[in-house]
Amino acid sequence: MTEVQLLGITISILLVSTVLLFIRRRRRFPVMLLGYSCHLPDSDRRCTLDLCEYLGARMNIYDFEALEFMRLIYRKSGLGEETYMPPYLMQPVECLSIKHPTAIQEAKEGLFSTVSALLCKTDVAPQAITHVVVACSLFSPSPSLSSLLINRFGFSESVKTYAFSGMGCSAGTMCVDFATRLLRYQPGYALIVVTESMGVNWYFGNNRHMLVTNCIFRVGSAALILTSDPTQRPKAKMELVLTQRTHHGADDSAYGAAIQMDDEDGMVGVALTKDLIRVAGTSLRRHISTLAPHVLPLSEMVRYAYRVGKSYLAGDKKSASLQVPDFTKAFEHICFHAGGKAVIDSVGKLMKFEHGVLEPARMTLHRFGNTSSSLVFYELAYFEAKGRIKKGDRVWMLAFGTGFKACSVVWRALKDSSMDPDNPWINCIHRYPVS
Ligand SMILES: CC(C)(COP(=O)(O)OP(=O)(O)OC[C@H]1O[C@@H](n2cnc3c(N)ncnc32)[C@H](O)[C@@H]1OP(=O)(O)O)[C@@H](O)C(=O)NCCC(=O)NCCSC(=O)CC(=O)O
Repeated sequence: MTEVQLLGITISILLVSTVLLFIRRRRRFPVMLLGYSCHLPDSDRRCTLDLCEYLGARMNIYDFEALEFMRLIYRKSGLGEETYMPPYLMQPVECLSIKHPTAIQEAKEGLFSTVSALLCKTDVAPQAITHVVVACSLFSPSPSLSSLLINRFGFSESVKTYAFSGMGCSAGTMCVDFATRLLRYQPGYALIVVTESMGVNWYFGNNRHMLVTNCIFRVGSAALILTSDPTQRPKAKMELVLTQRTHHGADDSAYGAAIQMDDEDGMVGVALTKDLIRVAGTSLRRHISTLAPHVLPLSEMVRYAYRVGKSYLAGDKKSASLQVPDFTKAFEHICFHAGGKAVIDSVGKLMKFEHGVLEPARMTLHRFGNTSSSLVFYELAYFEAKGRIKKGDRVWMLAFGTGFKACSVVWRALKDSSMDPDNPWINCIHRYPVS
């Protein structure tokens, strides 16, 4: 063989392997939801509204107006009699200065119970997990919550971990978007765990915006495993269709709509402004305008364009701007972030949804309160507990988060849903929906 021939063969081999490597790198693997688990705290953490009120009153730190205000909000909140309070608040009042250990305890309870149940029911060995993604907005200890999981479950040394904080209630859907980017080009298993730390962030002042937070947020966590391993397809519940994120924080009012800050007396809390409802509406309009072309059938796009055009031609610009496409034409089921009764009401109105569309959001708020980033998974569990999801159905998860952000995740069911043994609604679904 001549030198020229040898060089030719070498170059050809190099070229072919580069092309193969490129194809392999660019190959997009479908990402699937193998399973998920939502935390159901022990029954001794369950709180009636009266008990919630009492836990605040016994601290002897709130003035009369603040206590009356909290009573009013509890009654109007849409929360029921069975939400869960954090261990910090359930301990004797003289122990309230002990914060960090109870925050760790709260985190461990949510994280360990959901991850144990999930690994067990999906039959995934801890060693198979390639990525661990944890999000908790208001508690970011060191070592991180993802390290806490590694330490407890012994994932492999090559596992890549990520711990997010400050991402607000959209962190659950955001983590799905993030993990999908990790899994798309390389088969793997991402464990996502989302939680919130209620106890250590309890607000002890009299500022109404911060008291609203105390009244509506409750304990909850969710863990899920996403995989891009094609062999897992027969076991997977749903396939991810798309994710879509929008950030509206360039606008000052959107940035400050829900924000952690000091009150006038230096007490730290998360203030929920009354403007949040308007901000959520504006952000939602922008968000769905980016989502619509990817999900709506052409017929609905045409119908929408026709309605807008008709209003313009009639000289009614306001009516034109209030038109929204019918998203129920794109999705059979909607898990909308149940951030508060007023948020659900205003979204329902803006999207022109019939009452039943947001039933899972209202019922989840009633049963579990605002559990922050895990809420949409409790809603998914509601659909499953009711056996409503059928193979081929499309599910839309939409969550808002501080910042102000909106994040959508769209799934397609790979099988009919059924109630898992650890479904958090298992003991109460027969009582829902409540009016
Ligand atoms: C707080 C509510 C349950 C109150 O119910 P209603 O609206 O039916 O009651 P209402 O209008 O009569 O209000 C009762 C009293 O509360 C006051 N009030 C209402 N909202 C307030 C707020 N944000 N700050 C301070 N005060 C508030 C009203 O002025 C009124 O006081 P007065 O009687 O003196 O006039 C509701 O407004 C609600 O769900 N709000 C949305 C909560 C929210 O922001 N959720 C998003 C969380 S953030 C999130 O989920 C994302 C994230 O964290 O990342």
